[in-house]
Amino acid sequence: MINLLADASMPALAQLVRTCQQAGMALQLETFSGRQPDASQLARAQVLLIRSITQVTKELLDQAPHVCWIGTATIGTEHVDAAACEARGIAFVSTPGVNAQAVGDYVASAVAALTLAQDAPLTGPVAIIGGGHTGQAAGARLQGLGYQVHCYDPPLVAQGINQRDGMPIHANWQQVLASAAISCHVPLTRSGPFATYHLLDDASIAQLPANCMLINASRGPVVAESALRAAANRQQPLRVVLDVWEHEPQIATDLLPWLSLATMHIAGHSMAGKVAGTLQLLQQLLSWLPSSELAQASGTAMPVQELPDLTDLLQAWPKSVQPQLWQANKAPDWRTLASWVLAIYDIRQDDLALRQQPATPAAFDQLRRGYAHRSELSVGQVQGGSWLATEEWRKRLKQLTFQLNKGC
Ligand SMILES: O=C(O)[C@H](O)[C@H](O)COP(=O)(O)O
Repeated sequence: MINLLADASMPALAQLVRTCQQAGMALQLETFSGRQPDASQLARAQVLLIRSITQVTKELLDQAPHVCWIGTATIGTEHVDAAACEARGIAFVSTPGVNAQAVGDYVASAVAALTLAQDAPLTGPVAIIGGGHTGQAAGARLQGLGYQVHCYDPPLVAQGINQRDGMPIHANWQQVLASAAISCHVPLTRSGPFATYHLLDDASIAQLPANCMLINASRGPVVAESALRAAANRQQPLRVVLDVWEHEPQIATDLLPWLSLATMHIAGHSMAGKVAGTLQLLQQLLSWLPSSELAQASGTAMPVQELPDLTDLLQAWPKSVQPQLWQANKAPDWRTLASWVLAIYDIRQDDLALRQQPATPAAFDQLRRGYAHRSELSVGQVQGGSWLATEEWRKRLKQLTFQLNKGC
């Protein structure tokens, strides 16, 4: 029997494990709530399935002598001491890109909400910091909303990559700081030539143009909270959106009144993204098992293909895929597009939920645990006149991930 120890809030995990059991695999699932599993659970575990809130340190590994495979259902991996895993022969996997669409939607919703609030679209180009999965998803949606987007990514430039999906890639930091909006999509790294810790520091933030929109849905320490505090104190006119915080689960309470939008690290929490994370982890586990020492204990190996696919799994959450249909006889202006985005995912509701809670670590975790995972923008369908047949609009709606309704 293989003992799986998993974070209790991974949607679809129980169904997926049941499918494996029904196919004859000797798997046993135990779950833990909260940030860290307890010592007795760790002592029994052979496989550990986690999210970003569980810190896998040497100390945790010391308590888990039988663990030989760890999977995190997240894009970020800085919560796992990968070197310590490697030193102990523990396989470690993550789920790159799995919630990128949700993060792209979050950024689109932030821009939609703040431009509508000022009744003015962005008046200059947008900088995406980091051209990976989430950066591309955010960049595409902003292009769909009609903005010019460029991407700062020195590691990609060093590899000779200067363009991705119509986004120029560059290594010019001053170009970032001159942008009308900036959205961060980098992993948190503290050393090396491209370290991202405090990438946005006091010196950079002080240079941002008036009314600049700064969005951080990557990792809290990429933007120095002390620099934001200094900007708030000098009443620098910025529109800052934070989904992630430097000292999670504690948020910067003193900054809340100054922040334009503040949420509880849920940018990636669409239902499709969360379920895809669980599915991808199970797929990776099943691919690894046959070559492992644990295989003996697993009984009949189950082909990965026998797992249900994402669409089947999502049927279990019908509320997450309610389509939205818009009819437009003429091409939508920026206000209409912004309202379509907000009709599917309205970031302002998450902002309100955070502000209504006491700003304690427990409340932050509770909000994340109880989050009603949302639909993605791809449930939006557009029906309209001849404008929809133009190449430009087909491209823009595709960038926003809206579907063209067959009736058009
Ligand atoms: O790294 C990621 O994938 C995201 O930050 C992820 O959305 C965090 O989600 P959680 O750990 O709460 O499941």
